[in-house]
Amino acid sequence: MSFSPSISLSIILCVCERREEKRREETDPSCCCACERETKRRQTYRVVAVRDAVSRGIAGAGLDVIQYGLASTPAMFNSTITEDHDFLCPVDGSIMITASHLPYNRNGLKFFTNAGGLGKADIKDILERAANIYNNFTIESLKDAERKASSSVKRVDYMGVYTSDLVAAVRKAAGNIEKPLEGFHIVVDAGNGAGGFFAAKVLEPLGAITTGSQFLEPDGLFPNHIPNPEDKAAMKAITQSVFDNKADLGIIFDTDVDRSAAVDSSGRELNRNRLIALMSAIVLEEHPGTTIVTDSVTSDGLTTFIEKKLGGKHHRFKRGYKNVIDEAIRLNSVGEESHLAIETSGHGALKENRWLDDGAYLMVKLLNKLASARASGVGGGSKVLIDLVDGLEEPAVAVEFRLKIDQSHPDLKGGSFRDYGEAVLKHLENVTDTDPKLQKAPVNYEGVRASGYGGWFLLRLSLHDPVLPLNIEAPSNDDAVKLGLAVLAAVKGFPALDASALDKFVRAS
Ligand SMILES: O=P(O)(O)OC[C@H]1O[C@H](O)[C@H](O)[C@@H](O)[C@@H]1O
Repeated sequence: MSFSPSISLSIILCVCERREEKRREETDPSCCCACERETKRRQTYRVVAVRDAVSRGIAGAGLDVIQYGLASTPAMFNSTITEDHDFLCPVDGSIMITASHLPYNRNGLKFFTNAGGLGKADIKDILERAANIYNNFTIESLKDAERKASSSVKRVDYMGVYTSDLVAAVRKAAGNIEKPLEGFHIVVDAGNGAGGFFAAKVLEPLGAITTGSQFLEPDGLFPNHIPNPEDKAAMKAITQSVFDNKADLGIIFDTDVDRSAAVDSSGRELNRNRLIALMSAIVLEEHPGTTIVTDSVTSDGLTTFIEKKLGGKHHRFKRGYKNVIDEAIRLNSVGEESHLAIETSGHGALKENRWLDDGAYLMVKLLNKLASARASGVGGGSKVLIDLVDGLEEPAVAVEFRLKIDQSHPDLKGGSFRDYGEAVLKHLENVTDTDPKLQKAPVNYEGVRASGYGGWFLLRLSLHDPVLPLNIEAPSNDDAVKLGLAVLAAVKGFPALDASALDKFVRAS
């Protein structure tokens, strides 16, 4: 029997999170229903065209292609490690077609092998090879690829396998009870992304009531809210649904389900620092003393909570889910035990889940807690979760400003926005060193973080954009303004940096 490596493919119609505003600007404000339908038709056409082109390319190279249809990004990685020959798993590689947080007309490919998602070096290699193939491309090679694709492409419902694994994990945690969530009312908000499966395929088989779940149908135009657990409108929507349905818990996903957050029955949001605190509490119960790796934007209160209340170690690293995951893996390799890498964005990965950042798996860990509490006779719905974050100090004020660098400004003097951003940061660092009211964070992996006026600020370069995000947390608005003024004074000599939002904030007070 001949063997050919197999690649699975999945598509998400479109994703756009932070850049949603830009997309809206690009869309004609007088757009009618017919325009919307046309936009949707084109968007669907685009992803299907990309999927078919990728399938042809892979089949043309002599590999088997399996199409999964709509799936989540973490499920795609999972298909490289799942042992299920009926579903043609494990596959040798998988490709997610998604626009991630970019506008819907900017779909891209995410590549996975059983070692995880490919990083920059591998992607560069793929692009160079692709350019080479493109240069030697002929009509005959296209016809050959089309012929091979038409005979080799298979379709598999992999999401069925993936969701049954999630269901099995919760049942196991509850002592192999078939319906450990019986009687719980849990609403899901998929924000019209790909996470709608969680209600019918995970929660309902576990016995939960899911009525009132919303925006489960994929729609790349996101007609209700941006699927993003950091977005205020998104959190408001799931909170409202929890109230309207008198639910025990609300669960919200980002578009491709690698991020998530929750809301308890009293409307308390379990996202950002609170979700990290909750996950840390769960993980530190299982692995006392372990190191929790987080992104740079996490609060000082979180460090105190992890270290003083939970007895763990908080390693505040850089922004970026791949950065925190890779750092946790590195710590383990040098003998420092770490079981959780998590970002305020809602990306979170556990060692026990092969460091896969899976929003659905994070929520499974919360469900395990609910189910095992119920199994051991503890009532009170989602209170068991809120009790776990008891003692987390939270700032009265937490704000974020995204200060844009105008790349065409003459002050860049032909240099890159990164060089310009670094120059701003260097100057802020120097100013901070000479300000007796500010203390630079002794250990810091990106940007400039300083404490003062009872709070802190962090100015850093965005991972992707010509932007310097500024986070400020403080015990009062006055203190936040003082921190804001310190930053504003330092950046005012950089005319290509648009600090107007920060300026407005300090003036308003
Ligand atoms: O640096 P920023 O612009 O705030 O963006 C940072 C974020 O970029 C993407 O969305 C990544 O998926 C996140 O892991 C990361 O946190």
